[in-house]
Amino acid sequence: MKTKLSAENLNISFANKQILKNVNVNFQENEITALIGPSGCGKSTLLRSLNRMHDLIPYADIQGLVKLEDINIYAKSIPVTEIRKRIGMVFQKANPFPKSIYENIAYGLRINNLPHDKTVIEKALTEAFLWDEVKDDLKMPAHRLSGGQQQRLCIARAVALRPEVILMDEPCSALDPVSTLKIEELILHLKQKYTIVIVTHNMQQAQRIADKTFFMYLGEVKESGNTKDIFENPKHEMTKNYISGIFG
Ligand SMILES: Nc1ncnc2c1ncn2[C@@H]1O[C@H](COP(=O)(O)OP(=O)(O)OP(=O)(O)O)[C@@H](O)[C@H]1O
Repeated sequence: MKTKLSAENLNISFANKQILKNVNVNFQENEITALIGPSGCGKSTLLRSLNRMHDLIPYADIQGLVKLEDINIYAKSIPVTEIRKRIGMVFQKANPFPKSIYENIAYGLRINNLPHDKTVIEKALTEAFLWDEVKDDLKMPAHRLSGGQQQRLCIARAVALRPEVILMDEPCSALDPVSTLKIEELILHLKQKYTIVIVTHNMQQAQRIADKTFFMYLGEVKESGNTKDIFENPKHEMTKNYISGIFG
């Protein structure tokens, strides 16, 4: 097993309020890692720090290291665009561009100087389990797709850039159970090629798809390990209480 992405002694404050406290985590290649924990514990802050999403927040203070293999992603010499190409992100609410289905994929490829012919577009849509549903409507505005299809389009847009890591911030929270299961099936398929980190509030989802689960509380990673162990045999009382719904 190989560590693809890691955070070392990561401390993040927003306007002097400490949000992440000395976080040390490793994300293994071709695994799905779920970040769980009560609202406000810092899951999204950790996820977003993994591809420098806080760069434009003037009052954010980030100390420590985030490494993609052996590269410090915060090194001044590395353009953020390069990092975002290698570490893609999918958000809670599907956010397709106000463009056609085709252009949603082609646009990112074009601005990154990558080939963007129909074969490449088809490959990305196929990889995101969407091609069969949209192949006859590629010129249709993306916003006419269902919520689940829009989220798969956003995943297609991310994979089109051939990232190594995909970060997902509650990608199913706005979806119905059927669309959710389809995205979960897709995420399981994608882990063959990518390293995936997913924030989820859905304990069943973490158990269905994640190899590893990290439980966070008040800005710290309190417990981490194989998903099965975390759910069946948590070491900490707090983890046990959280996963059994005693607090959240
Ligand atoms: N851009 C920001 N500016 C200031 N404070 C922020 C910012 N982003 C997050 N925070 C604060 O950081 C803390 C952790 O938020 P975060 O969104 O990381 O938690 P979370 O565990 O993902 O929560 P949830 O499950 O509710 O989405 C919260 O107190 C939040 O208000």
